[in-house]
Amino acid sequence: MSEKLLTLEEATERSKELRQQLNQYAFEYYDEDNPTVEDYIYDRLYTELVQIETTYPELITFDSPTQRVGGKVLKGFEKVTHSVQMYSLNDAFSKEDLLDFDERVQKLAGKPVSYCCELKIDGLAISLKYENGRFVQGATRGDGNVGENITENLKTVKSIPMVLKEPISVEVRGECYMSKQAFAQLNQEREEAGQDVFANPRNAAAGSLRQLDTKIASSRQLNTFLYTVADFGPMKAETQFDALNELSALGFRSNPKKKLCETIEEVWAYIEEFHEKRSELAYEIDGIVIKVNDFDIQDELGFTVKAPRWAIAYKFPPEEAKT
Ligand SMILES: NC(=O)c1cc2c(N)ncc(C(N)=O)c2s1
Repeated sequence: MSEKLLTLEEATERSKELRQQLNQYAFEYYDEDNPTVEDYIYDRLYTELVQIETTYPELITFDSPTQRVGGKVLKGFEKVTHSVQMYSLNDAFSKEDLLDFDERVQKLAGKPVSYCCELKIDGLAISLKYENGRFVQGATRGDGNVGENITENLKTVKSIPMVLKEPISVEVRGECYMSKQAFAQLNQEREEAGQDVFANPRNAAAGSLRQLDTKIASSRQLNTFLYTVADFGPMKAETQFDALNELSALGFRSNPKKKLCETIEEVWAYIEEFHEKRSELAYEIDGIVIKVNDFDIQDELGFTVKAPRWAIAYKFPPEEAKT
């Protein structure tokens, strides 16, 4: 639309069109890693929306893409008590540990079980709460029971939806991480500016989410993979594998390299596959998470004080430092 000043009615209509189009383009770019328009087209539409919102601030909405660039400087982070504990995982370091886990699970379940295997992302665990489809709170894991409220910083993470594809109330957990490319670029910029560099992408992601200036967090190219549903609301999934697909359908970014394994041998093959492929991934992983796929069996097996009996994290040895 031309530069002419729009009436409020025209501006209302046009800003709605622009928001829908820009949010769809952003979803394709940040969530699906599959942009369908050139950056300059996105930028031109974005600029038009900024002009309309500058003329008519009352048209700025919760899910406008202009609200994701940060700008608030917080005084601190409030504490958040998680409605459902963010558990930790028992670790496995060898095939023998894995076979022991499988034996325990099958004994407790009283039958062979299938496993959902997922890459263990080396980032910062986060919890995202939505009410009627709108993002209302984001928090760090903290000690598993009490974390920090980092909602404002998470609003600047482009792959986190501000509005879900369904107007439902859920709480989901996942990992916020920085890609290897974003990490290298950030450290190069910091080195050139005479600043300390981050030791690894995980520290860089954690440091970025702990920024009190949300504009800094917004500049750090953070990304997410969501993998756990804490409060299902009306979600129907009865298995972990289905829950991951439902998370994607709601608009979350979910890691595509998951695998449903019918035997522990299949699990071991998946572990060996990604131990080899680890260096080719765009992000760092520190292992594989193996979960009993069926939620009813997960409920039967329950938790120890610290961790679920129905999951284990197979940890890779640290990657050799690049010389
Ligand atoms: N501590 C935990 O429970 C988990 C930690 C992680 C992680 N860092 N990455 C991926 C998953 C996953 N796909 O389940 C989990 S689960």
